[in-house]
Amino acid sequence: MENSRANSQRRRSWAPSSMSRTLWSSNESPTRDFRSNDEQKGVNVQVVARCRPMSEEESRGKTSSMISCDEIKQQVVATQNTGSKQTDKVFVFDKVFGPNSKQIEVYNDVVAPAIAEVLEGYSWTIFAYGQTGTGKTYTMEGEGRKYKNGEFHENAGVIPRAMQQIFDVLERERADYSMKATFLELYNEEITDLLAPDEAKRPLVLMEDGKGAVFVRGLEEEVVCSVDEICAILDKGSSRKRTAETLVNKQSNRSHSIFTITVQIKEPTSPTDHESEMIRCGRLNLVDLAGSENVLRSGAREGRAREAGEINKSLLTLGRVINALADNSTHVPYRDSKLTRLLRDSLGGKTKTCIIATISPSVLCQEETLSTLDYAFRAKCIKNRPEVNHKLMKSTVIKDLYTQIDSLKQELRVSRQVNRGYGDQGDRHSSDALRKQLMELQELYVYQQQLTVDLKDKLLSTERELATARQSLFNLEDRCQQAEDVCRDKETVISNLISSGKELTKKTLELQSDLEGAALDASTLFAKIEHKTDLEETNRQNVENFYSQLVQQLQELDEGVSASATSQEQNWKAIQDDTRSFLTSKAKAIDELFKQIENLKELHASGINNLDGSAEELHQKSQLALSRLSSELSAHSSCIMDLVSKNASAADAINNGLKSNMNDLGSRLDAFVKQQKENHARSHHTSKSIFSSLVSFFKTLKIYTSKLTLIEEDSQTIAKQKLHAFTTKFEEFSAAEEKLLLEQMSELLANSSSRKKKMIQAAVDDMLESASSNGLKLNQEISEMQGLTVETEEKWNVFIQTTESNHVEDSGAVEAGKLALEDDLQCCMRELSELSKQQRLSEESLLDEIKANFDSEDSLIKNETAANEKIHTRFSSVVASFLEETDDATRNLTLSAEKDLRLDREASEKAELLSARCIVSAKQARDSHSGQAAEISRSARKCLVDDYLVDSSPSLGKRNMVLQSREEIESLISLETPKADNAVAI
Ligand SMILES: Nc1ncnc2c1ncn2[C@@H]1O[C@H](COP(=O)(O)OP(=O)(O)OP(=O)(O)O)[C@@H](O)[C@H]1O
Repeated sequence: MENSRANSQRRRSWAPSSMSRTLWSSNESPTRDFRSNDEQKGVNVQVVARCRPMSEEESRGKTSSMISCDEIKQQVVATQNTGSKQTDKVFVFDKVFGPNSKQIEVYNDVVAPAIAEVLEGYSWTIFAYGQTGTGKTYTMEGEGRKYKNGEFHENAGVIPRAMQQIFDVLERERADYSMKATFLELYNEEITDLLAPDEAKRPLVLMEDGKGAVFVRGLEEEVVCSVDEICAILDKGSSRKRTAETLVNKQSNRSHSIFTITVQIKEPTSPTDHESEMIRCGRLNLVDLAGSENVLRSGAREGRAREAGEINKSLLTLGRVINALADNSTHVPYRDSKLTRLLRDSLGGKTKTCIIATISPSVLCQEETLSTLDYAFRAKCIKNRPEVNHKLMKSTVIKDLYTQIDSLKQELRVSRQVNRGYGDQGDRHSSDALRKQLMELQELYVYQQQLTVDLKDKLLSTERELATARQSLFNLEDRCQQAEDVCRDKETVISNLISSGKELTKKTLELQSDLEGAALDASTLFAKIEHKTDLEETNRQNVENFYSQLVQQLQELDEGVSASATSQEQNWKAIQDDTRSFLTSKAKAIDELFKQIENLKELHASGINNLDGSAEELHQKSQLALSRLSSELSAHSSCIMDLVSKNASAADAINNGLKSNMNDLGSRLDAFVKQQKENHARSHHTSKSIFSSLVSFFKTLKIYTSKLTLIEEDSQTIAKQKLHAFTTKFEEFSAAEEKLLLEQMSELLANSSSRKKKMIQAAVDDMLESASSNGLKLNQEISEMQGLTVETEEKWNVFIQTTESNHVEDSGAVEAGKLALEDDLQCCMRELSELSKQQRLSEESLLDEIKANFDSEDSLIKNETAANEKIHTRFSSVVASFLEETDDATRNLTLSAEKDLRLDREASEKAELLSARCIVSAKQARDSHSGQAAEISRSARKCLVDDYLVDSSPSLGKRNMVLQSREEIESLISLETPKADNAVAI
């Protein structure tokens, strides 16, 4: 214990006194020969992801998880559910810690290697970034400290463990070192010292030195000698952090905090060489950021919501810095927030950096988790160029310290003098007051300068924001215009499609009606054919009737003949039989005809069936094509409607976003302008009041001076007058005395009088001398004062002139900045127009594609139409051939029927004639004699047969049949002739 105290005292013997500033950017290193490869090439920011386990509430509510961590492949898979779709997003990091990871694992894998490098003299920043309640503070500080046996609680975070490692290494190496710690908080863009006593707690100013390094003026650096001391500091600072309970975290940090450890280690050299001793200086910044939060879900209201807004604003700037660095942008908006100004060296600077992105597995935090992962993933691309900083010679450090001591001494002297000055008396009062006022003025001037710088910064950042907002506005307007154009185009395309679809439907309907007409025609044709068949039937019946009548007449004839000539009965019977056979053959022929008609009917029916089939096929095909077309049309129209609605909704969203952005920007701008106006008015007012007070002061000073001069002149004249009066009085008195004592002491008195005169002269001279010296002194003081006043006046005039010129310069710079911004804006506009051209080109290509699609659809429709036409022509040819066939058949039928009818008529006429002849011959036979009758009958029979042979042979079959019957008849006749002859003979 003693030993360690001695050590620490020894350590502190060369340690610099507590400096009033902490640098966040490493200064130029005087010795650069130990640069490693990293320093030349640059190293990427390390990014690790840590997913916390489900909280008790989440487990109770059975919230599902959307995160899976693969600690082998080092990847985080985020599953997104959008409607019925499930998509996986994979993020690969340098290291991934799942929900079951332990604090010690995170420390060993991520922080321990960094600590080793800090002890080599590097600067390291480790910061936790993530949504509120995801475990940033848990990871950085943890819960629970050390056990009595020196072991850490398993939930202890990386900060206490890192401190332990640093002290362990330094003690093990018996190094000569000194260590300092600072702990600051950034709340609502205000920096406060978490280690300063409460009474000294005030906002600290972030400043830049000439080399661009950032430091916090007045931040306390506490020298620490043990882990316990650091833990105490950590506890003290943490308890002062601004926290509040939100819906997602019981103790949510409402501010960003940065805990910094600076360690200076003396490098071992030979014991005699004190001059060239080297000192390594490593720095470790451990940053616990406030959580990004969804104001609605965190339940932040009013003040808290504003707070959350500020937090989100600074994190947004951090995100923009990360994006700009990842994109290798030339402009990185570090200056837009104090957080990014503080972390400037850690993002793209000389400090090595590790980001621990903390996420929640809950599906309820999907949006924030994806945003954190996106930012962390982008941050991987940032390159830092680390340098071993502050490797200084001991002599340089000592020199530096001496300079500091000198400046401190000087400051002390001045303050003592000032203090003492208050105790001085007399005429120094006014000059002290003047000095005090001048100092106050100086302070005021410095404060105003700072205010101007801050205002300038704000103005610049606002102008930048304005420019980006304008740019995004232009972008959005352009996109909106494009979207509207696309919508319009698509609307025309849709209307064209719909009209073409209607046309198509009309045509299809026409085709259908044509088809139906054709089917109707076919059915009428069929009906006609049936009607024809009916006609045929009636014809047949007529013929049958006629034959039956004929048979009847023949029978009657027979009867008549039988009545006159019974001998002829047999012949008549034969004739009757012949006639019957003829009739049966005729009936057979008619049957044949009917069969043919039946066949024809069947042919017609099959033709009609074929026609029906092809019509059906055609109908089905056209229906199919129609349905396909209509489905395609509906798909197209739905697609286009979707696209249109999507575009419209996107345009709406963009418009809304734009409007809200514009509103936000407008209100912010208004607020800023108002604030700036107020600031200007305030500063103007202050300057005015200072000026007026100064002028009044100078006026009173002048009055006092003139009064003093008057008083002095008055006192001089009074003194002179008094002296003169005294001299004359004395002279008179002396003369009287002289007169009185002249006689008594003539000689003695003369001597005494001369002695007295001398004495009085000397006294007068002395008085005059002192009075003139007093006057001179007074004059001198007055002239000094006047000189001082004139000097101050001149200084004040110079100050006012410089302020005015500065103001003019600033305005000029602002104007120039504005012009440059406008140039940039125009440049952006040009780029934008280029972009819009590209977009238009892509739109045109899209349109071409759509056209091509429509062309293909056109060709499809054409094909369909061609197929329809083909079918139509086929159908018409089928119909025509069918009609032709039907016409032919009908014609043939009609012809044959007409012929039959004619023949029948002729036959009936001939039969009548024959019957008449028969009757006549029968009469003749009956009247005259049988020979003649036989002859007549033979000739009649022959005539009949011949007539039948000629008339009733429309076809070969029939002819053969008739021929056969003729032969039979002839044979019959030949058989009958002898009988008849016999009969005649008889
Ligand atoms: N990896 C982890 N394992 C176990 N518990 C955890 C883990 N990470 C976080 N927690 C728990 O989650 C709660 C919230 O954690 P913490 O306060 O560290 O979040 P935070 O990100 O710092 O939030 P905020 O930004 O609001 O300050 C704590 O109760 C903590 O114990």
